[in-house]
Amino acid sequence: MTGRAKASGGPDEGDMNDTGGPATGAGRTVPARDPAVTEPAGGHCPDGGLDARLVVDRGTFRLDVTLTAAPGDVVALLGPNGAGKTTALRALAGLVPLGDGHLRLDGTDLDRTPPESRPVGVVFQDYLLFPHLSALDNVAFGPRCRGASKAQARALAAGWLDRMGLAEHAGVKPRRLSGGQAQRVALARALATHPRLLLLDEPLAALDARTRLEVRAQLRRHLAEFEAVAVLVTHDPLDAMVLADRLVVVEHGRVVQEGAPGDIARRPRTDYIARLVGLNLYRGHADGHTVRLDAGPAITTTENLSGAVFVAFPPSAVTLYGERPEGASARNLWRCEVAGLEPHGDQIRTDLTGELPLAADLTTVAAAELGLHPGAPVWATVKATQTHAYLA
Ligand SMILES: Nc1ncnc2c1ncn2[C@@H]1O[C@H](COP(=O)(O)OP(=O)(O)OP(=O)(O)O)[C@@H](O)[C@H]1O
Repeated sequence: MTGRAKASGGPDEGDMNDTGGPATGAGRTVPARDPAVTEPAGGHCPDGGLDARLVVDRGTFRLDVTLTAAPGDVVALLGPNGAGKTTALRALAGLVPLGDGHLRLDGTDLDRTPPESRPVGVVFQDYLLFPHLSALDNVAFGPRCRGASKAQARALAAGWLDRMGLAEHAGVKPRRLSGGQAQRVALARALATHPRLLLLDEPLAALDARTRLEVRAQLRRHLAEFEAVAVLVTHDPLDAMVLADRLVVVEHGRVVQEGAPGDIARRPRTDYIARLVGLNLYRGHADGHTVRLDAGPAITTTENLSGAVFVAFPPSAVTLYGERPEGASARNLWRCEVAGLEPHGDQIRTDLTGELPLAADLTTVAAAELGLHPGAPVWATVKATQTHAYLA
């Protein structure tokens, strides 16, 4: 059986691993910078958990990512298309060799351990269940490969399906399962081998929005119970924030920021992350309450800082005027032009160019009253109290 690869999957797909599944391939961003760690990277445990530096060369692309996690940690690798997330996952699974670096799990070097002998479970993006096997036999497959008798493997599988709330679907073939059920069977299949490292590649991407909500909540529960290391790859910030204890953001093959989801959402350090969490983000130089931007005007902030900083504020903090507001001081008041408008929830997200490029959210009524249209001149203001400055 050949695993269906992601679009980025290369010709080096294996055929089968004993994690219970076929092996597979598994805007505007600022240039990669040195890794910025918003809090000490959790989980560096020489004897327990994951300790990896993954260096992989693929043509002109180089992945060089350090990942550490303690048992029980759920780490999300988050990043734009082509950042190297899947390559990192495949390197962890042993499906692509390391060019350099190391990979230790619970103190054991896995560099030279073939994929089928690694204590690693993988849940692939489209689950890759064996179509001719029942849900039960899909889950029993891994334990069977590891030497369990048919009866033992089936008993174990039945237990896992029960935990996943799928006992009554044990005899059903994958094509008769819903997307959410198939996801849980794939998870059960990966967990049935008691992996010390669980890898999930875009675990919710194959689901429709409604199913996704439910499955996300279930997956969160199962991950919370999982006592070893879980690494999931996603480009959905919500999945990452809900499922992971720690985010590792990868851009251009490098870690650009890592930390707790809340910290990253409050203090993004790249344009990509700022967009993900919906903030306007600028770099500049602070002198007291004034931040002179590297490219653009000054922003007045409440923080009193000095040196290189980031300044962030949400689009909802921006107020727009058709005319220069009377009596307004020059602080945080910029002359802009509407570049684009699009619905954003129950608001209108307005992209502005001009003195300061920014995104502003306003109600449909306000947008209509201002007669906003591409090319319309506007004045934008933000209160200092609505901005957040932090050291770069
Ligand atoms: N088999 C391959 N051979 C050569 N280059 C590859 C191969 N697979 C991936 N790449 C390149 O490696 C880089 C990283 O790809 P990768 O699939 O790891 O990124 P990703 O972050 O998972 O992206 P996406 O979110 O689109 O899946 C890309 O530039 C890609 O073109």
